[in-house]
This record gives sequence, structure tokens and C-alpha cells, in this order.
Amino acid sequence: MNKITITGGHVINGTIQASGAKNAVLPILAATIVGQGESHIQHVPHLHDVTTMNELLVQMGAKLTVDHHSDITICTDHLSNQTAPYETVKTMRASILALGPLVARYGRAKVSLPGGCPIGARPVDLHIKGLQAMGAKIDVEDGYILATCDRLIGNRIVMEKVTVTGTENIMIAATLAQGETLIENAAIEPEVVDLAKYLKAMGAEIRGEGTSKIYIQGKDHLKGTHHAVMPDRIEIGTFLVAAAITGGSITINNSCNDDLDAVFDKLTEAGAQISTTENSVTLNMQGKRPNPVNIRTAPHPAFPTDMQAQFCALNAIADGTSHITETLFENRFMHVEELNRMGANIHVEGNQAVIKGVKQLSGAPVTATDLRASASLVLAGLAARGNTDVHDIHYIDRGYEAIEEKMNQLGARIIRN
Ligand SMILES: CC(=O)N[C@H]1[C@@H](OP(=O)(O)OP(=O)(O)OC[C@H]2O[C@@H](n3ccc(=O)[nH]c3=O)[C@H](O)[C@@H]2O)O[C@H](CO)[C@@H](O)[C@@H]1O
Ligand SMILES: C=C(OP(=O)(O)O)C(=O)O
Repeated sequence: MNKITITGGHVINGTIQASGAKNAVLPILAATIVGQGESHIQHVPHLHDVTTMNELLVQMGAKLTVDHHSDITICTDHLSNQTAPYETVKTMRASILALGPLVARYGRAKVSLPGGCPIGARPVDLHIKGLQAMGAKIDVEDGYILATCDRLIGNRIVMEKVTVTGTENIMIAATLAQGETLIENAAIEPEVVDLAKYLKAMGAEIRGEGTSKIYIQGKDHLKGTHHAVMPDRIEIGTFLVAAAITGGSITINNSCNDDLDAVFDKLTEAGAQISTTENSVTLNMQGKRPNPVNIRTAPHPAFPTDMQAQFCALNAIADGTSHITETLFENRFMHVEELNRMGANIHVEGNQAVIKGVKQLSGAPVTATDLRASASLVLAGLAARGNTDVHDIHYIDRGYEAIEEKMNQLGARIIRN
């Protein structure tokens, strides 16, 4: 079941519910480590990465139960093992998020260095430097980060680059440190804010989340709590593009519209009509061919790199030429060659893709190379003439809950085989 077949040419039309955000639930699950007692987490999406993070916590000694379809209860009172092994970390880079919480709560952590990821080198030097600034002793041996401390001590940490999981790792660790930590040049992504909301409900004292300066006053203990995970803005963006690329219309309930300004702006520029209510968004493309849109990815609130591949697919059938510049990851254009196999005309020079829109893509066998590359190939398949087989589709299950069910509910023809 590692291939899906999309029969193109069916217009996306209808209503779906957004799932909980992958990039919020993963740090929140890691943050359960710093609490005592049970946490009840709602809107947990069924994703491969979530299963991996849960397995990691259970291997460490956490007690975890699935209460309803998407609610879990987790208790991390007795973690006898503070290791994140290579076998787990190599499939999910977010496992690095166990480092800060483990060393903060247990004074010890052994986390495998994340493996080379197809979208770029993705070092974790800033996670390490931040924890060192708080007094952790860190050695890298045999592919593992070994961190130890008596108790972390709050400090002023200036991040050399904006890093989302780096900010999250330090922020979680600082909640149990002695004294105050200031993270400067912090990431302001909505998922960092959702994590801070969870930590504050556990009793943490945090100010400034959502800005580039986050202040954390360390506490002796934190307790388990309730939290509902925020909606997945990248899933929402991807389904909006699905409607736009087929000339259709869609309403997505449980949307976080304030976090999607840059994506809405580009879809509007592409010719879509977008309207919102407090927690839903409706896009209508009225059967039109998209206008080409230029994009430059950058940290929030600019255009998200996790939506870049999907807009490559949209621009591939646009009426004109567009330029997409990727500024975050050095190797995030692997979908381009596959889109070209489907008749797209895209040329990559350095960190820029020049896309000459074609009237029609045609179905072809293609191979997914990473999570968002898979999404872009599915989107292209929806608009293409004939059948598209996307091989190595397992990547998509890292980040999209029940993607073929949701797409088929909207009129797509997708089967997994
Ligand atoms: C689980 C999760 O939330 N993943 C998201 C997170 O990844 P992730 O947190 O890994 O991405 P970062 O924000 O850390 O990466 C931003 C840039 O900083 C560099 N860097 C990062 C850390 C470090 O120690 N040293 C360093 O040089 C990276 O190589 C990259 O060029 O943010 C990315 C950028 O929005 C998204 O694409 C990912 O979906
Ligand atoms: C790159 C992504 O995720 P991760 O950081 O988990 O690899 C993504 O969600 O597009």
C-alpha cells in the first residue's frame, strides 16, 4: 500500500474539517515530559509522526491511552529511560524535541542526532548551544547527543537563526530551570504559541510567545493539564490549493484564519475568491485557470516553506510565468523533476524555481521524496488528464490525516494500492 492512484479531472467541491496540527502536537507531546500527573490532549491527528512520538514516550516509560477518536491521555510520571534511539529519530526529526524536556526534568538525555533529511542538512547546533547556555553539559558521541545537568539555569539566549523546534526545545526546558530565561530572535510561528498555551496551562510562567522575545520564569514543578491542539494551517492550505487547482470550491471548518494571511493573499492573487467566518474559510475558483504568483518562503508571518511545493503545482498550470524562491531549506525542490514528468515546465536555478505555466498536466508515474513533495504530486494529479501513480506515498502519512478519504469526500478519485 505504498502507492496511490489519482484519476485527474474531477473538480474539488464540498466541506471538510481541518485536523489538529502536526507541528503543534509533536512539541506538545514532547512537553508532557516536564509535567507530573496526566495530560488530556484533544484534536490529536492520526499521523505516522504522532504514532512515532507516542511510541518514543512509551519506550521511555510513559503511560498512554487513546480515549476517543482523537483524544489521548498521557502520564509521564516515571520515565525510567531517557533515550531517543536512532531507529525512532531517523524517521522523525521532531524527536529532537525530547532533548530539552528530558534534560530539564531528569538531568539526563540521550537523543540520536537526527538523520540527514531529504529537504536539507537541518543541523541542531542551536538547540545544543541554547541548552549549553543554560548549564547543560553536552557531548556528541557515536551519533548521539548526551546531555547532563544538575538543574538547568535560566539565561539570555540569542538564537543566531530563527528556528522553530530550536525555540520550542529551549522554551520547554526553561520552564523547569532555575530563574528566568530570555529567548531572543525566537520563532513566532503559531505552533510555538500553541505549545506555550499548553505549558502555561501546566503552570509554566511564559511571556512574549508569538513575538521574537520569549521570557520564561522557571518553576520547580509543572502538572498535567487539558489542551486542544490548534488546527493544521498547512493541511488547510493544501486543501485550499486542491480546490484552486481544479477550479472548484471548498469550505474548511475549524480553520485558524489569522495564521494563514500569507497563503490567503497568494491564493487571492492566483484568482481565487476567499471568504472567512470566525473559524471557517471558503475558497471559490469559479472554474478559472490560476494566475501565476511569485513566492518567497521565510519564517512566519511570511509565506511558509511547508506550502512551497503545493504552490509549485498550482503555478505549473497557471496562465503565465512565476518565480518561487526557497530561503529556508537548501534542497526543497525535489518535486520539480516529478512535476516535469507530468508535463510541467519548471527550471530550478539555485534556490529559485522558474515556472512557465502549461495549460494541462498529464498523468504519469511519479515518486514522492518528502512530505510536502508528496502533497504537490497529489495536487498535480487532481488537475492532470488521466491517471497519476504516486509511489513512496508513505511520506504523506507523516503529515496528512486520512488524505484520500478527505479528498474523495470532496469529489476526487484517489485509491491506495
Ligand atoms: C516539526 C516542525 O515543527 N517542523 C517544522 C519546523 O522545522 P525545524 O524546526 O526543523 O526548522 P527550523 O525552523 O529549525 O529551520 C530553519 C532554518 O534554520 C536552520 N537551523 C535550525 C536549527 C539549528 O540548530 N541550526 C540551523 O542552522 C535550518 O537548517 C533551517 O535552514 O520549521 C520548519 C520551518 O518553518 C518547517 O518546515 C517544519 O515543518
Ligand atoms: C518539513 C516538515 O516537517 P518535519 O520538520 O517534521 O520534517 C513539514 O511538515 O513539511
